[in-house]
Amino acid sequence: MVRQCEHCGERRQALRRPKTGHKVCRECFFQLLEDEVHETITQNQLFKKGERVAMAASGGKDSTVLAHILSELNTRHDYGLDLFLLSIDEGISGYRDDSLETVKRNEVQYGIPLKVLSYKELYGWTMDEIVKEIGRKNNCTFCGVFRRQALDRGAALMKADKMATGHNADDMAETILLNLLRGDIARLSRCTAIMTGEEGALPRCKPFKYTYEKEIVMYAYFKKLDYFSTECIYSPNAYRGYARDFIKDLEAIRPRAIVDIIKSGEDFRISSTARMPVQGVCSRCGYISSQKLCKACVLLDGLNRGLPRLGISRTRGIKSTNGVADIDEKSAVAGAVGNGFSKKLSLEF
Ligand SMILES: Nc1ncnc2c1ncn2[C@@H]1O[C@H](COP(=O)(O)OP(=O)(O)OP(=O)(O)O)[C@@H](O)[C@H]1O
Repeated sequence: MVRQCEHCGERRQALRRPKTGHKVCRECFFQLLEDEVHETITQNQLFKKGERVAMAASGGKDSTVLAHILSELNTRHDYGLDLFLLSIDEGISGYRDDSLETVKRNEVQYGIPLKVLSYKELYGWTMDEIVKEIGRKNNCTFCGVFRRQALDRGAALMKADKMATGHNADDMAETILLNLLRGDIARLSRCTAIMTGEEGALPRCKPFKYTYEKEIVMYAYFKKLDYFSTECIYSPNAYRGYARDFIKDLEAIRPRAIVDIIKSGEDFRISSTARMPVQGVCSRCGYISSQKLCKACVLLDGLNRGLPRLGISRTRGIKSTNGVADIDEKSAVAGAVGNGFSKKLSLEF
């Protein structure tokens, strides 16, 4: 017996929505998902008319679907946004070079301009070179810290007003859990924000905050979107991996678990006695930091001095709120002399 879509009651069911369990046809699935993202955008006032928005594009499923849906909604609901794609080339051969080819095709398919910026041009190092120094265990720390800053710098270069990333509901639930497990109260208190950095030069937003990863994958699959689906060739962040697996197990038993973790994170009240870091700026590069030097400068300094573990290991007896040891600034600057890093930063900012 042919079963009808539970939403329109006309077309035949094609799938069961992982988030709600509703059995719907493809067309209704596309419409429902797009409407939910539109609702997230409007209810949270993520964009203002006329804004220039950088869509952080890795070529993976999340950012490819984001680019697709955001450009559709921009036209459909007349958001009036000036959209462009921004990609960071971390320098991982056999992975990012292939996924960047996907983003280059997306540029043509969606008719949205693309800007690519590399770690090599920004920091003087590719991830392949960094992994040779640090090995496979801690390389994700370098990659994550450098990417965050690289995206900000790319968006600033392109005169963007805002950045949108493809972080989804699963990513957010994972992050909440991780911060809880690490006792990182400062991050726990801000990680559920749908928009961050509003006080700084470039706000970032997450239009997929409530969108389930499984639904993003289904959307990309049924729409036949061109995306790159291989995992990074370097070892994934093991601790996050455990949180990820745990969330997936919970979701299998009770799909609402993901939104409920997000809700719990949002409603968390942080005790007024908890020590919170004071946001300032890095004394070397000017990037936001709660330490004298930002984490990227500390990590880069370690690399350039042949001490790649410098920014990773906590220094005994020195308190740090972001996991970076508060190293002596003079020695850090001395170590950076000759690599052109400071000069480059002052030119680009
Ligand atoms: N190299 C990159 N260049 C530009 N944006 C990136 C890059 N890597 C990640 N991002 C942005 O950060 C978001 C989260 O990245 P993450 O590494 O968690 O990948 P993901 O969840 O697999 O997302 P995706 O499927 O888009 O790759 C991405 O959706 C994208 O918006």
